[in-house]
Amino acid sequence: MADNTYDVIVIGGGAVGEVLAERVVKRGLSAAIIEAELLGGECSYWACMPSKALLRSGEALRAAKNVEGATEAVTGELDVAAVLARRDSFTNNWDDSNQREWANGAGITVLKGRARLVGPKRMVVRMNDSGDGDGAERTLEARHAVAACVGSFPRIPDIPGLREVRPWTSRDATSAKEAPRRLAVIGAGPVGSELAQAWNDLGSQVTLLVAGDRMLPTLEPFAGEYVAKAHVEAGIDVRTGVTVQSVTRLAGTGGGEGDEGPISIQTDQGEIVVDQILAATGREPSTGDLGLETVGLEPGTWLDVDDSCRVNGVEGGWLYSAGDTNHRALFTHQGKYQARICGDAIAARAQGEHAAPVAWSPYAATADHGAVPAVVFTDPEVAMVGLTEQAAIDQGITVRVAEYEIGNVAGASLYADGYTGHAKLVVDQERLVPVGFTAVGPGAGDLLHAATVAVVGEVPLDRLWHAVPAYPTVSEVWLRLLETYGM
Ligand SMILES: Cc1cc2nc3c(=O)[nH]c(=O)nc-3n(C[C@H](O)[C@H](O)[C@H](O)COP(=O)(O)OP(=O)(O)OC[C@H]3O[C@@H](n4cnc5c(N)ncnc54)[C@H](O)[C@@H]3O)c2cc1C
Ligand SMILES: NC(=O)c1ccc[n+]([C@@H]2O[C@H](COP(=O)([O-])OP(=O)(O)OC[C@H]3O[C@@H](n4cnc5c(N)ncnc54)[C@H](O)[C@@H]3O)[C@@H](O)[C@H]2O)c1
Repeated sequence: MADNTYDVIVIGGGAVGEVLAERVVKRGLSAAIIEAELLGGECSYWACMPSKALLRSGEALRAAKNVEGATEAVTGELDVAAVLARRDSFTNNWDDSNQREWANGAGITVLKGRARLVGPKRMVVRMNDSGDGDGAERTLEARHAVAACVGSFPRIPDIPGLREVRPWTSRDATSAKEAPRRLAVIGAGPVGSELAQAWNDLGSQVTLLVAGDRMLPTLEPFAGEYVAKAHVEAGIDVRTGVTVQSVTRLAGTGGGEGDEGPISIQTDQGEIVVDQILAATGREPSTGDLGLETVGLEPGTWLDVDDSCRVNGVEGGWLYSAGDTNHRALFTHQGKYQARICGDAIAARAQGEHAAPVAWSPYAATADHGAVPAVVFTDPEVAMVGLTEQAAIDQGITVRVAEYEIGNVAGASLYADGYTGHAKLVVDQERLVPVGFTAVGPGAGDLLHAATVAVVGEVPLDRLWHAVPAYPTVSEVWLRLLETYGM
């Protein structure tokens, strides 16, 4: 008879759920992952990996074109079919057998099906009809903890007519087999900014519709300005301050089934006619059908957790949530960090320890609060960690900032002819430690970890002064920022 009881049951086998299960198994507990679709989740198949694969070839081509001597060797255009084939190899053609092998080797039981809580530590799993599932229902029980790592799904705004034209979401835009001739992207957060660039590189005529006055509105203002300028130079039609009012499908040519006409988008700045729309307008929690009401929580909400990722307001404290579902920081690396912390807290508590989520202890995801690193993989890249200047001011911190044009650093001028980029350091003037860093420029993502170490370590500026960047690297921007600050 199948085993229906595990120490820990993880609902959702995305990157985050996988790490959490691995962590508790390494600490001697038994664990099962319940996954409704592909083990590996959004990041592996419809988000980080395919989107970065779609972006990388165009970026590499531009990088070569920006170095005299190499540019002369670039004689062709991007090979779109080869880019798409490379993308397909990164998603393993949307086949998760490698991941399942990994889980097997790691001692994790994987059940393919959809789980629904039916009470404390209990759930019913409707097994998938295909693959290893049989469509039957199984009731499972956890001895110690359940971790809801069910992720999020794309939000489609309530614009009249939008749903009816079946817009692309990030899933379609990362898995499409060909470039639409004309593509409108609604929303200029990370998804819209990156995928507008990818499909422009792959041959679509892209119009990016930005609701506010700039792209990437939650980042330092210069970040969105640099990316918008590069997008426009690359041929993207970037429209700011635009409101999409309605969407309608125009008549096709009458060529039979599948012959859909183009799409008309009505905006307050006039009509735009395209062949496809990408709704890149944020995420919603995948908790609508998770049985949350059976444990006293409201379905369809983000799960509110403490720093050990234990869900607040659940009697007995057996429910945890890491990754997108808790809405603390919607990034794979940050979700996996939460999973390591959460897994350790679950294992310690199962062994009778209190495992209090004291700041910066193994049981608290403290970095979520003011030290989240992120890279937007546009060209130029945007890399940031910690607080923007405005966010620091809003938190009552007395700030002073230092800014520098990265192109003036010797290493940057060697990296690319005419390197254009900008960096900003946000300093807490009372404690004299960095609380935020943002850089925009080619390859800026690889400047980031030094900044993350400085922010997490709360490294005092007078000690940072002794961290000498090697010459001639782009990292010399650190020295220039400290000099600009007045050291
Ligand atoms: C286009 C795009 C690009 C991105 N690029 C990056 C990037 O470059 N870097 C980065 O750090 N982040 C990136 N992100 C964000 C990143 O993808 C997410 O933060 C990450 O995937 C969240 O992982 P997760 O495990 O929490 O959720 P998910 O990956 O969504 O996994 C949740 C899993 O739960 C399963 N599930 C849901 N409900 C149930 C249920 N009831 N029963 C069983 N299984 C269930 C789902 O099938 C899914 O597999 C990107 C996002 C998008 C959309
Ligand atoms: N490189 C990365 O790390 C990476 C890449 C992609 C996504 N992500 C993560 O995935 C999550 C989702 O990204 P996202 O870009 O979809 O969400 P987002 O919430 O960051 O951005 C969505 C944007 O759409 C705009 N918007 C919403 N409704 C609109 C409308 N009707 N018209 C015009 N604009 C509208 C919003 O103002 C917002 O700026 C983010 O939290 C992000 O951190 C990370």
